[in-house]
Amino acid sequence: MRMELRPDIAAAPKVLLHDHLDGGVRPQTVIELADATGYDALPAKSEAELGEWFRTSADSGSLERYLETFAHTVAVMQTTDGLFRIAMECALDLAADGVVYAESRFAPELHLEGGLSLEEVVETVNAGFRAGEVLAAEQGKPIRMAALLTAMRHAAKSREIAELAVRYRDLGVAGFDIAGAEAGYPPSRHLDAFEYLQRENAHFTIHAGEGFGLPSIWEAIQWCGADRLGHGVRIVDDIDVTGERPVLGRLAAYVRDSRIPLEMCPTSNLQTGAAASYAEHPVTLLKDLRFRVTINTDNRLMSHTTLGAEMQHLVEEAGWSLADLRWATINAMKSAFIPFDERLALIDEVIKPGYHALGVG
Ligand SMILES: O=c1[nH]cnc2c1ncn2[C@H]1C[C@H](O)[C@@H](CO)O1
Ligand SMILES: [Zn+2]
Repeated sequence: MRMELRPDIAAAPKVLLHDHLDGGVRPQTVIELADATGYDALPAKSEAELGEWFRTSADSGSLERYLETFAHTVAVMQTTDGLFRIAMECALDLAADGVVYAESRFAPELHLEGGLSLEEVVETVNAGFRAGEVLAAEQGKPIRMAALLTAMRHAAKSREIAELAVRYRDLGVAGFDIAGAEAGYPPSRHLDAFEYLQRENAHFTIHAGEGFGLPSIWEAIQWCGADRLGHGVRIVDDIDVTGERPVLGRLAAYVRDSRIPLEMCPTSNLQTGAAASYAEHPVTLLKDLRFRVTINTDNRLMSHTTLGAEMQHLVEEAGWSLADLRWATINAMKSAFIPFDERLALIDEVIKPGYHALGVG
């Protein structure tokens, strides 16, 4: 059972910047698509067992082992039927959680085994998002979905995927990302892709400071020019908390001064060992120090979570208030990769009124 949400947290308008499409598939959908496509390597047969298998297998304390579980979702995301359905259900599930704007990321290069082209993968996922938006609006839960294209950091396709993201920039793709195991694969390996994106005035985020520490964050920002940090949680290694007041090192100060958004994913970090508990998760120190913190789900299937649940953990276990959630939500909307005027409209017309109705702001 997913966490029972407080009515105010459930109703709060939410913004999600870091959510993997292949990490948020419904277990029942994995089972049905595996049946339909003849994929016979699923580790469990029932919805409940499979959901539990993902959660416990991802609970390994290591990013590398966490990532192994994706083989079973990616396996059923090789056809247009599978990709369309999963993208549509993603929009519906997020809308049901109160998310009003989401950037959903996926790696097109992982979805070519059934013969689809990179373009077909992107267009199918986008079509699924559009269908999900229509259904969600009909259900009184409007949501705007944007796609981020991810390149895998151990592979050599980043330049090609960056070019794909630029080609689809006005067709539903808002930006670019790199993901995968961090140790041994520094972001500077993909400098070519990032320099290309910068020349094209395109936006990108980089998974950094999750499975590896400060050097990865430093490279992502100072070599690669990342607009945002995927996780970035280990920036706390550059904050000295032993004295009376926290003291920021040069890199932490740069991240805070430059208002670089941190895409924090608390439950995911507990599973991969990047943090010990919700109460001790660095997100609260970083909030108190006014870093540009955002709250995210990362992989709803593997972490058995929702954005509402991530927020509620912080409220119940780390002393966050509803006003803090409003602040993080506005931070997230300000940090989105869609145009400024569209971000502002969502802040002024949806997020602020939504919180106002809850008696906050
Ligand atoms: O938290 C993560 N860190 C690094 N890589 C990740 C994380 N969550 C998912 N991925 C990988 C596995 C997926 O197959 C890929 C594209 O979504 O991104
Ligand atoms: Zn991630």
